[in-house]
Amino acid sequence: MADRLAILRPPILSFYRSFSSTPHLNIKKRMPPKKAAAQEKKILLGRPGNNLKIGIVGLPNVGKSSFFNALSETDLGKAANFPYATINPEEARIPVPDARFEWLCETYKPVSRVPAFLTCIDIAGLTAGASTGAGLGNAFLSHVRAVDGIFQVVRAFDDAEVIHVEGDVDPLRDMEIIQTELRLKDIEWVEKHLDGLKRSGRALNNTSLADKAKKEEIATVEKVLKTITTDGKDVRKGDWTNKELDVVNGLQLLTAKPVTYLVNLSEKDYVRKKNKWLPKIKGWIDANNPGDPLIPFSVALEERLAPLSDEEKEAEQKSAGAQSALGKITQAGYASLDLIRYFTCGPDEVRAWTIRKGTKAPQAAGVIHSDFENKFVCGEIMSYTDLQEHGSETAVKAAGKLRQQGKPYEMVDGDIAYWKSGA
Ligand SMILES: Nc1ncnc2c1ncn2[C@@H]1O[C@H](COP(=O)(O)OP(=O)(O)OP(=O)(O)O)[C@@H](O)[C@H]1O
Ligand SMILES: [Mg+2]
Repeated sequence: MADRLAILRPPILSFYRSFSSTPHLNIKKRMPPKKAAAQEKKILLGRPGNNLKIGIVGLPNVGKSSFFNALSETDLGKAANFPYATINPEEARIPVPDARFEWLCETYKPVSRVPAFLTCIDIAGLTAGASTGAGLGNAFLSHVRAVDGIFQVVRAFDDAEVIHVEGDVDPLRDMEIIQTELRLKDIEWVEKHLDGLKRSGRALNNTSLADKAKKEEIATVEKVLKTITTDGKDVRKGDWTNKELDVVNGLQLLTAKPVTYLVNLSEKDYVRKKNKWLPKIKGWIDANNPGDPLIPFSVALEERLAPLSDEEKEAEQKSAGAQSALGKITQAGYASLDLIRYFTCGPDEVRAWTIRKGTKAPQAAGVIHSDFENKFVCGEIMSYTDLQEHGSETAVKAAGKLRQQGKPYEMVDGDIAYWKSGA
C-alpha cells in the first residue's frame, strides 16, 4: 500500500509549490453560514503561539534534573545529591509519542520522519520564601515566568541518603510551599500592576472609549487579585470571559500556567503501585486544583532505563514488572498546553506539526511557511481515522471524506493536510 500511496501523493516539495489555478469558487460554497462563524470562541489561557515550553518545577533535590536527563536522554541537567545543584535552566526537545505518527510512517515509509516535540526546561529548585528572595529566589521565579506550563515534581520516595531541604518527606507540605510561593509572587506582581493602572487612571471618566476600556482593565486586575487572595484559587482555576482573558494573558502570571503533578516514587512503590502519600496527594489536588493531572512515576527506574537500547529497555521493564512513565508524561505535558498536531505525509517525509487547539487552517499552514498563510488558498484535508479506516487516500477520496477546506476551517487533532497556496 505504501507504494500505491507514494504514487498518489506528490513529493513533499509540492507542498512548497505555488498553485496559480485557484479553486476559490469551490471553497466559497463550503464556507459555514455567517452566524456560526460569528459565534464567540473562548480564547485560551496563556501565551499565544505554538512554540510553547514546559518547565520542571519543585523543591530542591526532589529529582527534577534526573527526570529531565532521563526524559531528554542527555546529561544536560545538573543531577546531584545536594540541593540547588541546578542554577541555570537547561532546555531539551522531547519527541511526543504518538501511535498515529508511527502508523503513518509504517504506511508511507518516508525517507524522513519528524514527530511532534515538547520543549522541556529543567529549572532550579524552589524553597519556602523564594518569592521574597530566599534560596535562588527571584531568579528562579523569572525562569518559571518564561515557561508556559509546569511539570511539578513532588517527592514521595524515602531515602535517607537524599537530603530533603525541609528535613523530612511530606509531599502535601511541599505542594503547599510551591503553591504559596507562586501565589505570593503573583499577588506582588498584580498589586504593582494595579497600583500603576490606578495611578495613571485617576482622571478617568466614562465618556471616552479608551477610559472605559481602562476601567474594565482595572476591574479585571482586581478580579485576578480577588481570585488568588479572597477565593484562594490559582488564576487558571478562575472563570474568565474572553475580554478578561486578554488582560489576564498580558499579566503572564505564574498560577495561570497549567500544572501536571509528577509524583516521584521509589522504584519499589512504583512497581507495586502503592505509596501511602498517593491518596493524600490526590485529595490535595482535588481540594486545591481540581482537574489537574497527577502521574506517579519513579525517577530511579527511569534513570536505570534511560541509557538502555530499545530491546534492553523492553526486557528490563518486563523483569521490573513496570513500564516507563515518560511517554505518558510527555503526552500529558503536550496536552496541558492545549497543543494538538496535524500531519503532512508523503514518500519524502511524514511530519507532525504542532499547533494550538482552535488554530484555523491558514495559521496551521503558516507553521510550515509564512507564505502558506499569506497566500493561503485551501487545504485538502482528511482525518487520520478516515485514512486508517479506508486504507488509502484514494479510498478516502472515493468515500467523499477528503475535503477541501477554506480559511474558516478549524484544525482537528490528527488531520492530514495538503496545502495549496496562490502565486
Ligand atoms: N525515586 C528516587 N529514588 C531514589 N533517589 C532518587 C529518586 N529520584 C531522585 N533521586 C535522587 O535524588 C537526588 C537529587 O536529584 P536531582 O539532582 O535530580 O534533584 P533536583 O530536584 O534537580 O535538585 P536541585 O533542585 O538541587 O537542582 C539524586 O541523587 C537522585 O538520584
Ligand atoms: Mg536540578
